[in-house]
Amino acid sequence: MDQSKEQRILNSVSYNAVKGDPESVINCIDKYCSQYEWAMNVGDEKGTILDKVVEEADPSVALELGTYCGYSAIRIARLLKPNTRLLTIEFNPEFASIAKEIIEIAGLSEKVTILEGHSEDIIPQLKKKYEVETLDFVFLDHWKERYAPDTILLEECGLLRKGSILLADNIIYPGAPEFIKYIRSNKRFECTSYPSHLEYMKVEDAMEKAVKDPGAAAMLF
Ligand SMILES: CCNc1ncnc2c1ncn2[C@@H]1O[C@H](/C=C/CNC(=O)c2cc(-c3ccc(F)cc3)cc(O)c2O)[C@@H](O)[C@H]1O
Ligand SMILES: [Mg+2]
Repeated sequence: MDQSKEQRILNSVSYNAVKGDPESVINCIDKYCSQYEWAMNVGDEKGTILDKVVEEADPSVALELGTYCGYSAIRIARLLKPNTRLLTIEFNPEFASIAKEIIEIAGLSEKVTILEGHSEDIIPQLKKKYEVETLDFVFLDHWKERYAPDTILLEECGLLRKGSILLADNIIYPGAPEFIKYIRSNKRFECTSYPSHLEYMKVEDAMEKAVKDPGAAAMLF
């Protein structure tokens, strides 16, 4: 049976990237996906926005919804301080195992935990089973119609605190209209849109940042 695109991405990383060097893994995936086979990694242009928001959040505990091949998990984890961690949820077993290997090649297995399963099943387990108190940063990049329900679920599970930062990919393309409607009409969140382009394409896209109760957090200091 011939290999999947995701397996070919892993082959390229395994052959071309420098072991233990996250930047070289990121560059290798971006090169492969812009020259050979497009894939739905956040990519380098939107990846730079992701980097900036992660640095702003400076998270102790970060969550990603939709690991795919692990590209954004590596972008996030490479910026995390010692003794901080990224939990990333992925329900496709093939993608989860490919991401695990790519994250290993980047040398970031200590900082990244891949939670295999459906976000709506795993989010309610984060506090008790994964010892999460609250999440400092959440990157949403899974099924677009699940952005809003999973944000509501994070709230219901008490996983968001004053100042928690959400960042959502693909606000324009493929689009996440229900999420935008929900988050921008929710007084508890301060939203910012970051115009960009779809990964490896000239198509318009954008990311949306939503900070929970920012004022309250600011008043604390
Ligand atoms: C069902 C919700 N729960 C989930 N729980 C755990 N993992 C989930 C979940 N959903 C999806 N996933 C996983 O997240 C990933 C899915 C991401 C969905 N992303 C997109 O559809 C997407 C699609 C495009 C795109 C853009 C232009 C096109 F022409 C075609 C596609 C670009 C992007 O940046 C995208 O993020 C997969 O690895 C999938 O297995
Ligand atoms: Mg995306």
